[in-house]
Formats: sequence, structure tokens, C-alpha cells
Amino acid sequence: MVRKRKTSAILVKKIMSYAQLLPAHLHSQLFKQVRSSSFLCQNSKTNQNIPRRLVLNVQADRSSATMQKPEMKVPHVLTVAGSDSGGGAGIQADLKACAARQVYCSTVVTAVTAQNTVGVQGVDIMPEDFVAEQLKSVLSDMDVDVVKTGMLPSPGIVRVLCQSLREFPVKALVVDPVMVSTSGDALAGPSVLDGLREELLPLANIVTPNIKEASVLLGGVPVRSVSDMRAAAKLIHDMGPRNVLVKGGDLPNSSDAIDVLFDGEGFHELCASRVNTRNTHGTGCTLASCIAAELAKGSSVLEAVRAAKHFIETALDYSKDIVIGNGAQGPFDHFFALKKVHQSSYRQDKFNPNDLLLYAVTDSGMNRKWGRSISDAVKAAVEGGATIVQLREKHAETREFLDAAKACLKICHSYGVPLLINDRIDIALACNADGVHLGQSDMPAHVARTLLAPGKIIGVSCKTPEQAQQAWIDGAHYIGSGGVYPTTTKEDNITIGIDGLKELCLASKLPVVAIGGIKPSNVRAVMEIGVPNLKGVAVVSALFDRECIKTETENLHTLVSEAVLQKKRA
Ligand SMILES: Cc1ncc(COP(=O)(O)OP(=O)(O)O)c(N)n1
Ligand SMILES: Cc1nc(C(=O)O)sc1CCOP(=O)(O)O
Ligand SMILES: [Mg+2]
Repeated sequence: MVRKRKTSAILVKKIMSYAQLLPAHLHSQLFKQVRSSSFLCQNSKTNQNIPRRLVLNVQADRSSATMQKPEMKVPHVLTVAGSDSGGGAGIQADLKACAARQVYCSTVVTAVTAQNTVGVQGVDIMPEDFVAEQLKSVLSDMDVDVVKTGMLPSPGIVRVLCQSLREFPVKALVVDPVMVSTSGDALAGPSVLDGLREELLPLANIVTPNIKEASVLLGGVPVRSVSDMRAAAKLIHDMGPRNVLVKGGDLPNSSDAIDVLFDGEGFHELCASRVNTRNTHGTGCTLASCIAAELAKGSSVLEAVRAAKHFIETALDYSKDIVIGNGAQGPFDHFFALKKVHQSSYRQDKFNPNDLLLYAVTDSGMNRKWGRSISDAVKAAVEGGATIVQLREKHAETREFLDAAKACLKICHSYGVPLLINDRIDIALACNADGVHLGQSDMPAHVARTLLAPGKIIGVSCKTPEQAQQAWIDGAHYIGSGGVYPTTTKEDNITIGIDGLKELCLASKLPVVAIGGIKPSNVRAVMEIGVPNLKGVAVVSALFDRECIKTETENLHTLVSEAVLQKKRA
């Protein structure tokens, strides 16, 4: 009893201080509400009156309030999911993923799990009326852009969620149909399935089942191959969501994480290399939250899925050796980007050759011709799916180049994309870029190595097997090899052709990216030369001498990813 009075007194004090924030004409309304409200409320499980929370119904007329509205709209995701005491998945993963993608995240807790890296030891499901109350609290007050759902453990919770979404419509709904934890424990029973299929999926912009969940949604149809995933995506699409992403991370006998996205018209196969690590707990929640975060920022579904996959791949790679907990599946680190900045290196010593997949190389002349700033051009390229960027600004003044490089670095890092500088070690050092690209007449790579911090990436242009051998001795990370085809972008460039490229790749111990005259019509022919260390294509004019950089990058990304997939399947 004493404790009850004490709690009430604290609450009254809090309300008084809250009142000071409100304009004077709302004070009387607030105090009237306080006087008439009960400090006691019922715990719906025990039916006991508890002083747990004060139900305040101060519907302050916001339009008449004189409080200043913040000027900047913050992209906002609301996650409706379960808590994971181990911090790797659920609400905790969603909060971290949104924060890492620079998006605000509010939370509605549907269940509290006692969970660690070994498994799920207990689940306490929230009463549906309290889930409804949390939803109302957030959605009636905050400007939520996207709702993302995770663990929905009872049919009643699915029902109140759908009601809330109809009452407070948002820009997009991302449904991660969580049914089984990574440790194999059930998180939602069959009783939830009907509501999910009939009420929630029709409201969704995208649903993201893994192969097991896709199979459960389809009543047990086996999903064991990429063609099964395509068929499953189509059938789930018939349940009403606008897009279906079937995640193939658990596909047996696959060296890659292949996901299939179906948008109602066509398929996109998205491929990421499988990271060999135990730390995969929470990848599903994180992927869905990243998609939600990117949608909240205004990306298209395809862009959002690509950015989310890239984020997961980078985070898993960065955290593959960390040890948290003693169980089979550990959590990973969502905040690798922060550490990258503090440690002044991109991936410490870990250059990822897969980043060479689609290498966007800028050109100041082309940007001038199309009236674009360097940073606008780079932003469009990374939004379109460029996996690494090089600033090749042959005519820029040093000061202007440095300012642009700093701006581009911010953009690239917000997408987890490395940024290299062509020729100019001074600019790379001054802006703390991720590395440099050097030609045969630029500073030798072994000298650049002594100037740059450990872990900074060095790429070297090579046309012959001898140059490739030297690049390896000099400590380069990758080779840029061309011209594969004639180009007008680089004056008097020698064309080595497809055969020259193949000869160089076979002689090289380093990963290679092809360059020179590469465009959508010939990218497949380049990637089909059948050598494992050819990792991608570097492109200037086919991206930057076009009206819409983003569209061209998306298109080329799709083509080069498909070619890599074909190569791996062959
Ligand atoms: C990825 C990639 N490959 C090759 C080059 C060409 O570099 P270089 O020979 O130094 O010629 P310039 O680009 O400096 O004219 C490149 N830039 N990127
Ligand atoms: C910068 C550069 N280096 C080359 C090499 O052969 O090393 S070819 C090239 C220009 C590539 O431009 P585009 O994609 O417009 O043909
Ligand atoms: Mg050069």
C-alpha cells in the first residue's frame, strides 16, 4: 500500500513537470484528466489492481498547441515483435538494425522470450489488449512510416494489429513471418496461420519468409531449390502481399545466400556469398528491419532488399569471429560501420573481393555534361546497387576534389560501400578514403602501401601477366584489367580483349575486375570467361554518361549478378 502511494506521488510529480512543457491553455485540461483518472489498473492476467501505469487521456489539441514541431522529418519504423533476452534477434535486433541504418525505431512488444545462444527457454505472450494499447500509443502520436512485424504469437495479436493498421494507415508494411527461431524452437503456432494468411498478408508491401516459413505458409509444400522458391513466391503472392522475398539462406548444398524476390510481375534473384560463421542469430529480423528502414527513407522495394542484403553480408563478415554465448548460434555486430570509422580502416585487413561485383568509376567530364555534382552521381550509383566506387576526377581542383570526396565517403559508408580514389594518394589520405586505385604510371603500389594505413585497399591496373605478378608482390588487393573493349573514356587505351583478360586472370593470384567499354549488352560475355577470380566489372560511361544513373546501375547490377549466379551453377 505504501509503495502504491509512493508510486502515485512520483507520477503526479512527473505530470506536473510535463505540464510545464505544455502551453498554459492546456494546463486545466491536463489536471482535469489527472484528477478523474485512476492510478490503479488491472493486470489482465491476475485481475489484480496495480499501480503499474497511469492511463492518461490527454488528447491535447495539437494544432492549437504552440510547441514548435521539429523541422526535419525523421524516417520512422515501428517494429511489432517479441523481445529476445539474448539481444540477438527480435525487438533488440530491430532496434539495432534501424539505428545502424539511421532510422528511428519505436517498439510494440508482443511477447517476452527467455532466450540465449543455446535456444528459447521460455515465452510469455503479451495480452492482446495490451498489444493494442501499445499500438495505439505509438500510432496515434508518432509519424510512423513503416510497420515491420516479427513474432506474432497469438491470433488475437494478429487481429488487433490488423485493426490498428486499418485505423492508422502507414506508408508500408513489412511482414517477417517468424514461426521458428534459429535454434529450431516454435515461436508461433498453427493457430496464427489463418490470421496471417487471410488478414495480415493482404495488407503487406513485402513478406520475407525463409524456405521453412514459405513451406509452412503453403501448408507444407516442400521448398528445396531455387525453382521451388520461385514457385513458392508466386503462390504466397496470391495471398495478397505486393512483394514476396523467399530467403534461401538455408538451402542445402548452396555456397551462396540466394534470395528470390517476386513483385507480381517478375523475379529477381539476389545473391550474396555465404559467410562462414556461427553468428547468424537475428539475420531474419535484421534483414526485415533493414528493408523497413530503407522503405521509410523512400527507397523502392528492390533497392531496399538490395541494401538490406548488403548490410547483412557486411555485418556477418565483420563479426564472423566474435564470440558471444556458448550455444550453436551467436549474435552479430550491427554497428560495424561505427567501428570502421573509429579504426580508420574499411574492414581492418579484410578487403572483400565480392565488392568488385559492380564497380562504379566516376568521370568529371560526364558529370559536367549532365549538370550533376560528383556526390549526386555517386549517390545515384550506390542507390542503384554499385558495390564499390572510385572517384576518377582527372580535372578537379584539389580543394573541390577533397570536399567532394568527403561527401561521397559519407554517402558510400551509409550504404556499406567502400570508396577508393583514383591516382591521388593525397586526397585519399586527407579524406580517409577506403583506398586508392593506381595505374602503371602512377605511384607504385608498394610505395603507396607505406603511406596508407594498414587495411586500406590498393587496386592496380594491369594489362599483362607480368604486371599482375608484380601487383601481387607489391601487396595490391585487386587488379583492374582492360581495356576489354575499346573505350572513348580513356584516351589511347590499349584494348586487350576478352582473351587478354582471360590470360591475365589465369596468371593472377589476385581478384580481378574487368574494365573498358563494358555495358549491358556485353557484360554477360565478359563474366562468362569462366575464371573464378574474375569478380566483376568496372564501368564509367555505361553508368555516368546516361540520363538516369540509378536505373542504369540497377540494370547492370541485375545482369552481372545473374551472370555470377550462372557461373556458380555451371
Ligand atoms: C578498376 C580500374 N581499373 C583500371 C583503371 C585504370 O587506371 P589507370 O591505368 O591508372 O588509368 P586512369 O584511370 O588513372 O586513367 C581504373 N581507373 N580503375
Ligand atoms: C579508366 C579506364 N581504365 C581502363 C583500362 O583499360 O585500364 S579503360 C578505362 C575507361 C573505362 O571507361 P568506360 O567504362 O566508359 O569504357
Ligand atoms: Mg591512374
